[in-house]
Amino acid sequence: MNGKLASEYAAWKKLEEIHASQQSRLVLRELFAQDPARFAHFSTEYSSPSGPDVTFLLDYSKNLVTQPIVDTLLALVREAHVEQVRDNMFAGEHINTSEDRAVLHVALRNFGDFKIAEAGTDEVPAVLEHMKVFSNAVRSGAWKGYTGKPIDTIVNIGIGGSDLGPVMVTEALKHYSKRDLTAHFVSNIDGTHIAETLKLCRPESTLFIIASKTFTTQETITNAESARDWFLASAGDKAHVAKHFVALSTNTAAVTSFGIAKENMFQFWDWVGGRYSLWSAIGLSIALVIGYDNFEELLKGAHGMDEHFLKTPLEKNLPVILAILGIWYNDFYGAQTHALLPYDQYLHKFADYFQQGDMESNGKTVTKGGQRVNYQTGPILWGAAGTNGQHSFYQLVHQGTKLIPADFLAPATTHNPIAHSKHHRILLSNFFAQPEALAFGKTEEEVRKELGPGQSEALYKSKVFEGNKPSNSLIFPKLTPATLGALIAMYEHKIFVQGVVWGINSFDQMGVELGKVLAKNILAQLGTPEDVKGHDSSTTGLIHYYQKHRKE
Ligand SMILES: O=P(O)(O)OC[C@H]1O[C@@H](O)[C@H](O)[C@@H](O)[C@@H]1O
Repeated sequence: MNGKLASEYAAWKKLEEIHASQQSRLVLRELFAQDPARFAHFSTEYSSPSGPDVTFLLDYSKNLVTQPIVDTLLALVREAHVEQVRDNMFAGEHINTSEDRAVLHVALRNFGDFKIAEAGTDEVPAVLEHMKVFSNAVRSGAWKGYTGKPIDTIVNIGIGGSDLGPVMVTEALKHYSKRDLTAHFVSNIDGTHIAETLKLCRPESTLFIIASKTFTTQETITNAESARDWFLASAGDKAHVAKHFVALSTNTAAVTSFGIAKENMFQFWDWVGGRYSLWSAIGLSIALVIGYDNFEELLKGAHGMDEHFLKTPLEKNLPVILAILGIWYNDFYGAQTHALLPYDQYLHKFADYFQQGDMESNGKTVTKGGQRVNYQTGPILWGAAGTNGQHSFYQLVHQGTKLIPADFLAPATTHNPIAHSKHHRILLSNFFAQPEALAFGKTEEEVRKELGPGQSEALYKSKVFEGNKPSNSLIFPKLTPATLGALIAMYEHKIFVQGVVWGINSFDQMGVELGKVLAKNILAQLGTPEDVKGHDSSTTGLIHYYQKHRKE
């Protein structure tokens, strides 16, 4: 917005000074001991300003911050004009400057009255209606396949944003799913993915949803063509494709030339970024699996968070709070990664989803003004559902040499209270225990007291937990569609805030292009060793090895 590097802001320089002077002195044990009201000071409850009731608690007291640090981080947000850029985004300004596009996932769930000046935003209700009518028809059995049978299986063929959102949400909201409709998701170009999926399908009762914003993505189009070949091998007549293939895309010409009827195309617009598209027609598989009404609840939950983000003062603004804490560790503590750790099996794809959401958005080295940054931008995002992670990588989080800030998420109530909620109580005891262990650790003194005298020095040392590892805890009553919508939107806006502070364009993805171009060139050279030209010796050697050992 102002063409500055983040490191040029006065607040940034102040944070550097604070960090240099206070880093070793910020000890969570002491911070909690000094301030009995620390939890009250550094936690906030969200309550949806509109739409379905969504509430949750964000506790960020177990972070290496004091009020002056939080204030300075908020000053950084102000200095970077985050509020202005946010308002510009909501108004439809073309903040995706490299592609000259608006960024309007908020328009896809605008159940309020955001005034947005961008072509196509007025068409959103009609597309939602199309999705509603179609998903109701398929779910009720009114939509019939070519032999007159209802659809019992859907296969979403898409990749990246045209896959990860639908996969994550249909898993997260499985509790709401229609049990006699099986959903599969095919993304990888590896023929194994489509081949193994098709083994589970019957042509007469399977619906293929070809999900691609551009409708040119090599993986998706190749998989879609193979699915069509498989289907036609049974169905014979090309006219039957209309009953079994629909498309979700912005590219009408490519969809119709693939053979999908225009009325079976669900439209969206160039102002919907792939990784922000689950709210658009790309969410059709979600509507099919959980029903349109639940899909709309998801959207409304997200809209409530949009309103919160737009109207809440920065001090209480959840995406802003999460963003500044991330910046603090990423840029001043040198943390390389951020972990998302949901204690909810339904959210087992949450981190996978935000790998694209965060890393494709903020994995940039050049500012919007074309300057190379001299600070860290987006973190490596990773994670897994609890408690599984505890039995694999948590060792490193607790006792390794790296600082790994983490978000812990959990529902207070489970959808599956089996054994009188015994499982859930155990799950939540871990959800509470892990952040506590990370923050407060175990001192050598405590270890010696516990083990008693006579043990080796090495053993005493190996059982010490240094602690002081930061985390956020987020607890919500139950994982409903609206709650999930709000959580996703919250993280979307967190990514946005960080991108604005870093001065980068969070809405293009130039970094995925080079590999695509090189692969296209190589694909044309895979015939014989003589065809392999213009590569380094490593790439040439690898291709030659493949040519020698492949068997068709
Ligand atoms: O939906 P499309 O056009 O097939 O694109 C799929 C994915 O393609 C990738 O190349 C992009 O990096 C992603 O952002 C995108 O989601």
